Amino acid sequence: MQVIDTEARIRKQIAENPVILYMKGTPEAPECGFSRAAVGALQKVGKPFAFVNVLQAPHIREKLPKVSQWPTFPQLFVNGELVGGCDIILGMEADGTLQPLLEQAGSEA
Ligand SMILES: N[C@@H](CCC(=O)N[C@@H](CS)C(=O)NCC(=O)O)C(=O)O
Ligand code: FES
Repeated sequence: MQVIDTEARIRKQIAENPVILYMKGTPEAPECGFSRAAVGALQKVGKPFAFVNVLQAPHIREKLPKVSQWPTFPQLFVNGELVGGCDIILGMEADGTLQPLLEQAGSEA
């Protein structure tokens, strides 16, 4: 029961938020360096993003890796699709692909 509810909750969050970061802590107070680095890259772009603090959501922390097939946090989703974790986010920041991805998020085109 809980498993189904949690998966449905995750899918709803991902569907309803064009940019959503599953992280440890909050953007204001990250509780892990990987999450802090991911937040920093997103904030530099400046596009608003939703977040879920998985340290406050143990069922999501347990279930999301099975849903997304990605084992760790942070996890960034854009337009309903997994982008990746900290390494991928920082790589995209470095090669200039993060900004355009985030800027088109939520717009049909
Ligand atoms: N190389 C990873 C680093 C992230 C990572 O290793 N996260 C670990 C430690 S914060 C994690 O989420 N472990 C599973 C867990 O804590 O639930 C990335 O690119 O995101
Ligand atoms: S909480 Fe220890 S590495 Fe992220």
